[in-house]
Amino acid sequence: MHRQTLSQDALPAWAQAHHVEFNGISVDAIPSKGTGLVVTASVAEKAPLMLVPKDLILSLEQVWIHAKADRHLREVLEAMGDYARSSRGAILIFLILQTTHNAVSGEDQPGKVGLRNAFTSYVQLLPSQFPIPTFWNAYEQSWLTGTSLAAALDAKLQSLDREFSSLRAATSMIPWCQRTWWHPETGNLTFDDWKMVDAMYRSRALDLPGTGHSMVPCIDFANHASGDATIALYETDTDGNAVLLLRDGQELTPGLEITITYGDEKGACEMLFSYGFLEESMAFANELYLDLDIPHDDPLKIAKKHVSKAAPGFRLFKGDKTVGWEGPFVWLLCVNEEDGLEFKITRSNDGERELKVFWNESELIDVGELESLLQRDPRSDIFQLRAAVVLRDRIAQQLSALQTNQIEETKVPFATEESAQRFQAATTLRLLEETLLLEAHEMFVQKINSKLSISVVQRYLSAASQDDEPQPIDDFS
Ligand SMILES: C[S@@+](CC[C@H](N)C(=O)[O-])C[C@H]1O[C@@H](n2cnc3c(N)ncnc32)[C@H](O)[C@@H]1O
Repeated sequence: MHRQTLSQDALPAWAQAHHVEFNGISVDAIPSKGTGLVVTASVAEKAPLMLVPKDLILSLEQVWIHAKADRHLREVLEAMGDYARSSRGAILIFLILQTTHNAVSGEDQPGKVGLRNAFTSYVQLLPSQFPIPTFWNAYEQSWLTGTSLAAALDAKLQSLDREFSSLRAATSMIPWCQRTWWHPETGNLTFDDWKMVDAMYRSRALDLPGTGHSMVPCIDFANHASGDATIALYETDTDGNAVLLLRDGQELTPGLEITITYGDEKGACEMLFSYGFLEESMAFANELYLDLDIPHDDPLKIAKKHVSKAAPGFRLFKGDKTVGWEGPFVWLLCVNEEDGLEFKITRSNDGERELKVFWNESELIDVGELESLLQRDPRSDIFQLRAAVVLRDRIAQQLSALQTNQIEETKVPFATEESAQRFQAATTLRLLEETLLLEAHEMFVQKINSKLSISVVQRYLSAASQDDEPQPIDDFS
């Protein structure tokens, strides 16, 4: 679908027409960041730098309000069921309707889709390109091999594909959707259009206090800066409008860029994934998620997978001084039948078969409780040793993937300036993740050594070594 864009020079007129108040700031081009907000004049103390009327805040609720009057929007929302009851789902559908309205408004088109509203032209004012990795070409995506972003990107592309297929399946019986989106001759909605609305949402949505995940026009032109460099914050005023406020301790000087934070705690992977850039000042990866699988020789593999509600993996993060980790799934990998883990199939009152989990013969209603039960168990050191071995091995595997897939700048110039920036971002991500992984690896090696010196662990190991089939020290899992 041809996405019609407008020059961002038209943004001030759009803002004025929709009663967005700019107070001493305006939009301007910012080198290597696209457009941003810049101080142009002095501002009365404590006055908001920007005020966006509440009916311009695009939230789940606002989408459904639009749907009351807009039949086309309503039909798609209803066809998509629960998906359209989440902020992201409803907003993506709303954005694709705006894009469709713009694309089929030409004279040769058979009929308009949706009702025009403030957002119909707003989406045309958004950038024509998004730097996030779902839009990188295959060569650029290969620079991420070995980073945690490679798996995240793969999973994202697959889930976008599934969403696009369910949009097709749910709406192909709606006559205008069939004609405008799906028909081999007259329809022209593509997977790229779906990626585009996902990119608009992901790189521009805010978690607005009191409203939740939403898109706030004009405030979404604020670029990111973390820590003390953050100049402003967004809030909801007592009337429900979104406001941009100067942070305490910051001063306004003409030419200063007004930045907000997209989340100082976000890891390098998430920043590049959601926003397509890494701040130059980023010295740590902050956090990193690695997936885990239950080994094939685990006799309880299928049952464990079935009952686990936790994501199959773990998160490493940089604490104050050391590296921390969390991941309830890891504990399921560390115990088996001989430790006291048991699965039983029972029948509920309505005759349904249910798989139940037991630890030391007591039912575990929530498998997430396993972690605290293992901490309190007299064999806690053994379980912690097993967890440390699992984590150390997975980290070693990731480090090896990162180090054996080094990327090198070629002599051939980059095809575009954007591609050169992507290479730089991928290189920085690799370095930051390698540093965190090396530190985490060292930490788990030390933890394993310290657990091996504990008497209960030594007794366990010597008992294990007297078994018919002794286990190698590291192979507890
Ligand atoms: C919410 S939008 C901000 C407005 C955006 N610059 C524009 O032109 O529309 C987020 C996008 O701005 C860019 N951006 C924000 N902060 C940045 C920064 N510190 N460095 C580089 N790019 C940044 C990234 O492309 C990001 O995906």
